[in-house]
Amino acid sequence: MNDTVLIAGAGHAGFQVAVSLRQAKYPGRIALINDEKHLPYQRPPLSKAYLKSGGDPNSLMFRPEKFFQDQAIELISDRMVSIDREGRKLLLASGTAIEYGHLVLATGARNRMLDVPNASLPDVLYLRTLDESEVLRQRMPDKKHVVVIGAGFIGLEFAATARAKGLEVDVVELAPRVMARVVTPEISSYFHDRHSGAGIRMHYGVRATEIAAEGDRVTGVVLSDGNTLPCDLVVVGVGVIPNVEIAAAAGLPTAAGIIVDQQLLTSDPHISAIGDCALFESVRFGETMRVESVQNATDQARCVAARLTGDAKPYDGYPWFWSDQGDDKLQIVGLTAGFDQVVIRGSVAERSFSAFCYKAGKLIGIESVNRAADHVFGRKILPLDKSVTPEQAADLSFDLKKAAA
Ligand SMILES: Cc1cc2nc3c(=O)[nH]c(=O)nc-3n(C[C@H](O)[C@H](O)[C@H](O)COP(=O)(O)OP(=O)(O)OC[C@H]3O[C@@H](n4cnc5c(N)ncnc54)[C@H](O)[C@@H]3O)c2cc1C
Repeated sequence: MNDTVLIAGAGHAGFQVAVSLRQAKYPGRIALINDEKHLPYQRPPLSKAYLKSGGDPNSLMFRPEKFFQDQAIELISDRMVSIDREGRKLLLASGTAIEYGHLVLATGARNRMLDVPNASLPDVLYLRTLDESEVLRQRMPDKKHVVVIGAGFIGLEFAATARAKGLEVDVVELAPRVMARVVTPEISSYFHDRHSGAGIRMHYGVRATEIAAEGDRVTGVVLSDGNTLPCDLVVVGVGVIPNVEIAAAAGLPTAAGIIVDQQLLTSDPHISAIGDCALFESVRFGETMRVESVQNATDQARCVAARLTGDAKPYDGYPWFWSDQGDDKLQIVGLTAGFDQVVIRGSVAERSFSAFCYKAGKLIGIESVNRAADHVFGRKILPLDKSVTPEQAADLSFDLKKAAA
């Protein structure tokens, strides 16, 4: 039997599955196919500390090269181009074919591109990879005015950094509020105020219809309401598209992700899919979902590594996420979509509060701003299906620590 585990994609998910396999004493060959020209690295700092302060790109790497050698994790600098499922082989761009016993697809997602006239000009930029973050860091000092398209996590993190660096910043968002898909109106309203207070101009309910330009030079963003926002740089953060095409071409079922079961297996028992590219059946929430977060990528990696080393269990990781915007830290635990009641604990004015989200009287998630203790509380009790009442949540004299013990 071939004991090679091939991992396609060396992001958070791919790296973790390799490490967890070795931690569980997996004896066979482990190879990570890495199509980026860097050692495997962390993405969150790309729109946060690294973008702001720079520094050594090596500080982003999960581990130095020696670690991979010591752990006998082969790093193959190449790109998967197709899967021969019958022959259990992966074909790489270099023309090499590698046989596998098990294949883990950890191909992540790519930027959704802006589809308007002039969107391919050199100063229309994106922020997903280390190379893209580098380009932005290098360009920002020469720029005066940036228009950010999309008020999601990445757009807002970038906007806050650009403003702190002295650029004029406009943010354009189709929805009526920031981070509308993922946070409650209370949190959107706080971040709207914070970003506006820092001098960022927020524009809601409008879309970019064209990049205005003179030759190759960006001069503005034309909006659906007829206005043009002048700028010399455009940063696009309008979401991502999961990388499913190679899986689909190999006949694996895909939809808004590579379809996997509760144990993260595709329809082929020799192929798993994890992280941003996987559309999984959640045992915990009883629905099919795709989650874009470090927690999801790494916990799914651990789940697959456990299965491959004899400890098969359904994936039941509990979702949590964070975002640093200016001086504010937002931390989210649980899935807060579908809430019907929001209770605020703490003080919005003092910039330390949490939105406890309830659905039919049950606590389903907590969104915390500069209030790590509430987040930690949520990470303890929510996975255990425990709750506190809305009255207890609102009452600062109610001891959450004790309630979690
Ligand atoms: C700027 C930024 C900030 C973020 N901040 C946060 C945060 O604060 N908190 C949080 O929880 N999450 C954050 N995220 C999301 C988080 O980084 C992702 O959810 C996570 O990286 C997903 O890991 P992954 O391994 O599934 O995918 P990825 O990290 O996207 O890795 C996939 C890898 O596979 C490679 N690949 C694709 N196709 C192939 C192929 N055919 N052959 C070989 N390799 C291939 C890709 O190039 C990539 O290197 C952020 C993301 C970005 C971009």
